[in-house]
Amino acid sequence: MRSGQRQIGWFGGSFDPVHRAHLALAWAALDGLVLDEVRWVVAGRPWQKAGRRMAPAEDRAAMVRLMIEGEGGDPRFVLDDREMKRAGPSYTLDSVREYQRERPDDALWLVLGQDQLDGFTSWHGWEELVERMGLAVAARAQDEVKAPAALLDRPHRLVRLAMPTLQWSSTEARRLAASGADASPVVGDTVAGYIARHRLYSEN
Ligand SMILES: Nc1ncnc2c1ncn2[C@@H]1O[C@H](COP(=O)(O)OP(=O)(O)OP(=O)(O)O)[C@@H](O)[C@H]1O
Ligand SMILES: O=C(O)c1ccc[n+]([C@@H]2O[C@H](COP(=O)([O-])O)[C@@H](O)[C@H]2O)c1
Repeated sequence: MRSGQRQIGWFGGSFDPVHRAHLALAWAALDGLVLDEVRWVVAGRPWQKAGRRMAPAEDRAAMVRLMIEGEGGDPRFVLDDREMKRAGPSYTLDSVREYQRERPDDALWLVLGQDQLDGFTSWHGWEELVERMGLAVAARAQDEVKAPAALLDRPHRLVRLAMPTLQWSSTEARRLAASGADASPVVGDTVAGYIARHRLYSEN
């Protein structure tokens, strides 16, 4: 690591909606890796969820903003909307290449949960991604972090984030909202208020 080099967490997600485990994961990365910033990159068109109805990207981004600027947020959390502005599938590699053209001196860490690490070698250009950035991974359903075999065959940097296993998910938040129940135990009061006011997920 070069001295003075900024350490940046790259936290991509559909955030449909953002929930409390996302916030815990961002904090685990910020504290665990002593990052200067965590960029919350809202996926415009997550191609692996293409068949699914999703809240508009503007609403998903608005909820992320409420989460990172509200109680439990931090000025080092930054909303990155580049994928919302781009046409076509949201490939992380395209965004990372673009960012590294803007800030070539920053060191990047891809922040993700074990479920995404399981499918990581299906990502567009994953081989180049692991050359460009380290992986910072949190356990999810089970209390283990395990790299897929194809990743182990290549040079890569992987750190496990210290974070308790949390069962919260966007799926659970959508299910609660759709049934008219209070989603705040999963997403917090502010995001739950936004979901209710904008009637998101009421027809899921
Ligand atoms: N409870 C959790 N523990 C650890 N990581 C999580 C958790 N929830 C989400 N993540 C991670 O956050 C990132 C963004 O997740 P995403 O926006 O898809 O939320 P999700 O809860 O997984 O959504 P859905 O339930 O709709 O599949 C992914 O890397 C995912 O692994
Ligand atoms: O670049 C890819 O091919 C790719 C494939 C699957 C997922 N991702 C990214 O992984 C992040 C988490 O995705 P998701 O579906 O769990 O919201 C989000 O930023 C996606 O754009 C990226």
